Amino acid sequence: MNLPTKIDPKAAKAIGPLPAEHPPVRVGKVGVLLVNLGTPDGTDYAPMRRYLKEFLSDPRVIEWPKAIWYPILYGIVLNTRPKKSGAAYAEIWNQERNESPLRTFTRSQGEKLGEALGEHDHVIVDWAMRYGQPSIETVTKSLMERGCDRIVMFPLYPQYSATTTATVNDKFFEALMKMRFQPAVRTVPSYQDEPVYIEALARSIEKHLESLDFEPEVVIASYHGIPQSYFRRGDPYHCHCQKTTRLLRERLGWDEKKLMTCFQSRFGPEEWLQPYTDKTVEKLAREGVKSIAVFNPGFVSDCLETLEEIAGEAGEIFHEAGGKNFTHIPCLNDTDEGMAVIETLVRRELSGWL
Ligand SMILES: C=CC1=C(C)c2cc3[nH]c(cc4nc(cc5[nH]c(cc1n2)c(C)c5CCC(=O)O)C(CCC(=O)O)=C4C)c(C)c3C=C
Ligand SMILES: [Fe+2]
Ligand SMILES: [Fe+2]
Repeated sequence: MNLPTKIDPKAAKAIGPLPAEHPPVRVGKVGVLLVNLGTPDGTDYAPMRRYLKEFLSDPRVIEWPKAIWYPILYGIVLNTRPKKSGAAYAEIWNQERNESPLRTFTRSQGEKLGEALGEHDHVIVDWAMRYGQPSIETVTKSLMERGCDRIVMFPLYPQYSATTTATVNDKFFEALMKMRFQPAVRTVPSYQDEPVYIEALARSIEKHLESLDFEPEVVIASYHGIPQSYFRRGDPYHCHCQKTTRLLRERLGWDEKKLMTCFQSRFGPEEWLQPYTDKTVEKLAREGVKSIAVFNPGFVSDCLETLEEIAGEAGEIFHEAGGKNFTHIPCLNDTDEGMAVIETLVRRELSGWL
């Protein structure tokens, strides 16, 4: 028999003896692949440029015709933005591991999910990034080399957008397109209204607010924006964000004045989904609101956009405009609440494969 040592014994039995010259048969395991957006390998010009080039060349992210976009991308954006974004990443970099917080949290989520599913020794959990390393293709191949002939792929975005969920799916299927022997696959759908997710967010908000010595008059659910034109062309992201906030309001017993929906992280000259978080924070302070809290339900892990743009910049804007108390509520990250969401959805998608 020429079977790899780690093959599932049940699968080995089903296959039966193979001739010595037979190529290795690696089957019997189930892979779970967590995928987040991605992140640069370092904050210097070269890694930043490499990351931004891959990200901003994605036609799912920038829908402008290449003939218009590429001269701007190569002529302006990739000359100026690496330095600016690198400085922002440097402020939040995990120095101990020399990596971004997004990578640290994604790795930890993968490890904790692996432990949670530990009773199933035929399940292998791994993680990858849409842009940068480790790539979806590398990790998918590695799962297959480890015997996975079935893979559940989980794009780590609660609300669906073509700019995030769809491009992760594209990249995953692009990797499969190159394979002779493809695994059976399932992709985890968006979960903007899943009770386990709403409950996890509500508890993390409640816990955080209990730890404060002030009570926010307004709480902002700040989601990453997308251009309005994408919404008009049918991207359901805006509706998904609104639904998450509405369900949270119902769960927390808050009205629309207490819990607002805003959109952050604009890029380029187009109009993006509104109201904008930075403008809202400033307006609230100018109107006399003294205490606010901001959280980021659309981000599975804290990252540049939550730590630097919200915890840092938005806080400064609020204080400069006359606000007194500003607090950023961390993302679910690898907390028990956050892992309960990931584990519940993965177990559901694994049904029949466990
Ligand atoms: C047109 C550009 C962009 C769209 C559309 C977009 C959508 C989008 N992004 C996220 C989540 C994240 N984005 C992050 C960083 C980031 N986003 C853009 C541009 C668009 N995003 C850029 C250029 C960058 C890089 C940083 C910068 O130069 O400003 C991150 C953080 C990654 C990290 O390493 O920390 C996340 C997460 C969502 C959810 C989304 C649409 C729904
Ligand atoms: Fe983004
Ligand atoms: Fe809508």
